[in-house]
Amino acid sequence: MKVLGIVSEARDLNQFASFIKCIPATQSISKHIKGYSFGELKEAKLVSLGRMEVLGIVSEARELSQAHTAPVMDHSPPFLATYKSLFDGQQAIDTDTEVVECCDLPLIDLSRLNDVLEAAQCKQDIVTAASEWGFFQIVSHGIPDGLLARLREEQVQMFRQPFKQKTSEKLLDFDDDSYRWGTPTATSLKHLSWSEAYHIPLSSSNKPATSSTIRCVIEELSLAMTQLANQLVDTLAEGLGRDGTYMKENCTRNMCYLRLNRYPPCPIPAQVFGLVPHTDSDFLTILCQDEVIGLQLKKGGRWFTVRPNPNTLVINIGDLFQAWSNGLYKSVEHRVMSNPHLERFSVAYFMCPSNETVIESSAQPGTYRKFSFGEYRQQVQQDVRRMGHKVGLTRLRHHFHLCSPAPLPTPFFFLLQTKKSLFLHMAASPVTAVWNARTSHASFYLPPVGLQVDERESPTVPQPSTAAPDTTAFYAQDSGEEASTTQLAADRMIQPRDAIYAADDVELRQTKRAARSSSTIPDWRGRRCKPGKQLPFSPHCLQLMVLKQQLVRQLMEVCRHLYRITLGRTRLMVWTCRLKPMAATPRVLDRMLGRRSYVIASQQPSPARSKQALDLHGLCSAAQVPTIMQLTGQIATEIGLQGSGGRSSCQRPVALDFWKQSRTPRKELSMEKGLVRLIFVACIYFGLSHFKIGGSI
Ligand SMILES: O=C(O)CCC(=O)C(=O)O
Ligand SMILES: [Fe+2]
Repeated sequence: MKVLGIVSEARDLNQFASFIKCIPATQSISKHIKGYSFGELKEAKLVSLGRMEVLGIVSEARELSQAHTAPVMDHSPPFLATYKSLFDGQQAIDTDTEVVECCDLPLIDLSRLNDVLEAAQCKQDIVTAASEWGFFQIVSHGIPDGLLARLREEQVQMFRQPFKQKTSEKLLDFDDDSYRWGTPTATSLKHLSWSEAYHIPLSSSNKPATSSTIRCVIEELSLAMTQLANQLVDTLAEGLGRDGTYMKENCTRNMCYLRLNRYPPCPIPAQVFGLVPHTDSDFLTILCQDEVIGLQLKKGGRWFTVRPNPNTLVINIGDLFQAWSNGLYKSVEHRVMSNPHLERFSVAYFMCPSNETVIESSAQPGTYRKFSFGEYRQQVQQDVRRMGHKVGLTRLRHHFHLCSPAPLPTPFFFLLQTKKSLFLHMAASPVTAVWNARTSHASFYLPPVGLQVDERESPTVPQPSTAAPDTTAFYAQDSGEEASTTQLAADRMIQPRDAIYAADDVELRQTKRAARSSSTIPDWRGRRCKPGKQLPFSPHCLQLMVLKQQLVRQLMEVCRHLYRITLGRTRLMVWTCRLKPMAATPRVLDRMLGRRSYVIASQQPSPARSKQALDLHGLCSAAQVPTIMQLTGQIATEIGLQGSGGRSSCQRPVALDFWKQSRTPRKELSMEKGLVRLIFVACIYFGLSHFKIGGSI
């Protein structure tokens, strides 16, 4: 039996059965549910149906039963009458051509945090979900089901009051304007939210208690939510190598908000959203939604419908956390679709700081400038008034291309393959990149794949270039989304000619096959040459093929972050010394980099070397050394390396036996190890939150 694919709030078959009983036997429902008579529906109870199907029918049944039994009460806001002018000549919101898939959010069981063996992994899962999705769902969250159910009951009752009463009467002694509906600023249908809400500042929840149930429930819930939010914030801050105290101190319970949402059935769902696409302007949101489908989020440029999971709470990262984490945690755009048949309820708890709280990125220079919450809030309100929508964090981005010309050239990222290895480099030119690879290793090593580069062409030591940057290259979109190769190329975060050419296995195999079957292949100048002949070095050779799309994505993510910090005119060079004669001795580095680049990890801690490395560590702020050491040590342990790093009290340099790995026969270097190295670099980067990084070649 095919049903409409709508999930209702009916929790089980018993509830379903009671709905069915509500429908008078004479009622024909065929005009409501395509092709099914009431008789058939009744039988549906008896046949074994998938739960979704049953719930689908119930949804309809419930509406019918409500329509039939409840006196007509005008509790829904007069959307059609009020926004009438917006409907004339309006197109459907352009979502109907989109294929929106359903997704399950990463599910995290918070009880694992109390298990010694599981806690670290659980924290990591939270950090990963916040970085990759910006959304996740939690179970064992400590908020009693009964409390949530009581709140839902009260919420339904509040919204069931006649519309006039909702607009004219103050809700208990909460703020006057706590009731909202529609979108007062809407100038087009796509700005209109087909929903109503009570927006309740929790500062008012601890006013002299009344005996009202709703006040008691809100009071109780807000305490539990605050506790939960603090727990999550601690974990997320820890993931950034920071401490959650700042956030907890600034986001006290009375700064936070509770929002009770109701999405009434909407007769024109193709033309209007339940809640327009937005990001939340807070640090963190805890959402309790019912079983009616509607919430959607944007991931990788596509919208996904979040499958409701009645036993979980949904957590999403807000703008402030994205800024504070310098873009590591994503404040993801989301929206609620309106539903022609069903009403939907949700409750959101917004973790907000006081207006005076200053939000500063965890990395300096950060992607976003320093701002206060009050300032941000005002800007958002102003944008909504003027443009009908929020601009959000993009306003706070450093747009360096608008600043005075940079004295340094635009940095490039290179995936460079020598005969021996493949490296990710950031350098001023391909020549520099090759030179880096030959002398010391910037960044990290990847398993070699794709084209070969002839190293015979020996580049000279490059001089710092004074050329003005290509300003377009500084353009970076604040999508907060997963980076894709094309997106990055489109954003010009990487110059097209230096973009990494991503190919999946199939494409690579085809290229190789074509090369084998042809007697000649074109070199980078387009001249034919024998396959197997090493191609002369060229910028084209840098467009290497990388086997796994996934690897590329990770790589891009790292590039993106590396790129971001270059926006502040400083460059990050993550060096690991090889200590080969001409390579990374401090003297050579100084000469080469003009003391603008620092060694942050070195090789074995032989006494001489550790002295050297200590000196180099001395270039960063002393306070940062333990953090860096701790981070690199953690990673070292993860990779399974024996290093002396990781002891924060240790005054010795981080000693990752990093190069031992790259000397292992190439075949043994798995993709995973490549990934671990990527993560290694990313971690070093994130760990360097206050580290003044500099240097360019
Ligand atoms: O109702 C929902 O599922 C989402 C609500 C929401 O995004 C909000 O209130 O900011
Ligand atoms: Fe939201």
